[in-house]
Amino acid sequence: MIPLLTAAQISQVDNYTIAHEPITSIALMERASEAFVVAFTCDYPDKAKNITVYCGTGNNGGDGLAIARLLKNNFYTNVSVKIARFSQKSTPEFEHNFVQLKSVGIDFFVINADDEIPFDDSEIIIDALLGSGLNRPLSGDYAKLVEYLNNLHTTVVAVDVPTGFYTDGQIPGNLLVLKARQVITFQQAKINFLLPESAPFMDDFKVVDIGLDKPFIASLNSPYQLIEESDVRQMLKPRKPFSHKGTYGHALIIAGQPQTMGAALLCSSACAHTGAGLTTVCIPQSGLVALNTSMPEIMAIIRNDLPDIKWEKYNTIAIGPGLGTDASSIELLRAVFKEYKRPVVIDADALNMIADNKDLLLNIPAGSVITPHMKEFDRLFGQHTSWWQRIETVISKAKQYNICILLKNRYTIIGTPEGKIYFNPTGNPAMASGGMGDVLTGVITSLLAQGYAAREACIIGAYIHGKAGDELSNQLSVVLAGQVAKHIPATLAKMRA
Ligand SMILES: NC(=O)C1=CN([C@@H]2O[C@H](COP(=O)(O)OP(=O)(O)OC[C@H]3O[C@@H](n4cnc5c(N)ncnc54)[C@H](OP(=O)(O)O)[C@@H]3O)[C@@H](O)[C@H]2O)[C@H](O)CC1
Ligand SMILES: [K+]
Repeated sequence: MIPLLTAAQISQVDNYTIAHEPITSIALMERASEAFVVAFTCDYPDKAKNITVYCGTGNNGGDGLAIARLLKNNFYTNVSVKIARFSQKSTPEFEHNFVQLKSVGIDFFVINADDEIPFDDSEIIIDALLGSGLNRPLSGDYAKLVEYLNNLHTTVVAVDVPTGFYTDGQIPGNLLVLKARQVITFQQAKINFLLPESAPFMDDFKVVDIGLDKPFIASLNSPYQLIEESDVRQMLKPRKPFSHKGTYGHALIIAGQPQTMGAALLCSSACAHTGAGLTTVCIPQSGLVALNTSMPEIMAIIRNDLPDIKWEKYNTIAIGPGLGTDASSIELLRAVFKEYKRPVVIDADALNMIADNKDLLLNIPAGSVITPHMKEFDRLFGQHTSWWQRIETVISKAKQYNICILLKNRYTIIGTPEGKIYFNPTGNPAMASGGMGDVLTGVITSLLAQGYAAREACIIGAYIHGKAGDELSNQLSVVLAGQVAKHIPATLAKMRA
């Protein structure tokens, strides 16, 4: 896991590293700037391009000055610097690098407060105006400059953070940010890069290691963690010799209506493909032929008004995909909560029914998983005006109901009753199509049936679901849910190798 820190914590780690490595802050700035330049050179190899580095007078600006110098040393022949001296304040690291810049003879131009903004015809802009030190929205001269630069539509590469962007906490509406084509960020992704509000301000970000003290970072015990492949590999249990279908659990999936049978089929297919020993799906009679034709491995219980289910047979139950919200579905959901005391997976229409009958929240068995998308989440827990707010709700509700909440997103957010938030990095836009959530529910259900706890089932499930989609998208520009379900065994084989 990569612990994700707030700007205040990053500055704490910065100071700790300087004191304990030990390294001077100027040398740390040099190391950060070198790391930036290595990444930049890789993505922008044309050394004749006209590049302007815009620098503030804090440490982000100090980085910018060092980067300009290092680019020149790397034979970028057309680099110049514009310094926004909008305040009298500057850091010693900035001033040190200003002296260094002058000594290597790079063209620079100082823009003072209230000055007219100088004409810019550069092909690449490096944004080193403000970084993680931002503490208020842009206004005045900064706002004027950023608006001018945004209107140029030049390729912008931001140093650490796009100027004006909040790295953590609630992002104010109508925020003015210098829009970056790419952000080359230091040490770790900033938490807000993982939230949809970052999308208008950056196409992409890349993390470069600047050697901050990792044990100290770990000691801060951040609640926010980014999942890595190695975590999932460690969590995955091997399929043992002499094991049999009974070893890997029996999952029951209650899903589907005549018009939404696909949800039931996709969910149960994903469950079987993720390795549950047995999968039974509880569907209306009209789905039986489709099920037996497409997946003879899966057993069926015909769903009458209230089917006769031997609850104790199942290691877990999933309820919701394509289920509808009519009276008999609510009755069935209530029956699950009454009869079944082990962890379950609750998705789609089951979430909508709970949203309409909030008393049911208290009946969810401890250790269960709910898998809402944003709209389902807001229906359950009230309207939110930002994703940061949603994260706070995930933390409090996961604790309150003793469940894991998996909130679907580009970086799916998993909250646990212990107050941790895990971000899943896998998945891609080729997967943005119907049925994908049903498949994820099937994957997580399968993992619960196999004996994984809710936290592990969510982490492994979200990761391999996205990774299967990533692998398929290497060849395909659109990936369908059924393809992801069928590809899970190949992804699991790679992960277990
Ligand atoms: N650990 C690391 O990752 C390292 C990061 N480095 C770089 O340092 C910056 C952070 O530098 P810092 O000096 O803390 O802050 P900034 O350069 O971002 O900002 C400077 C000052 O600007 C003022 N400020 C804040 N918001 C605004 C605003 N909206 N408008 C105008 N001015 C603003 C604020 O000062 P005030 O006194 O005016 O409040 C800031 O202090 C980080 O992003 C990295 O690029 C190191 O180089 C290496 C290690
Ligand atoms: K910046």
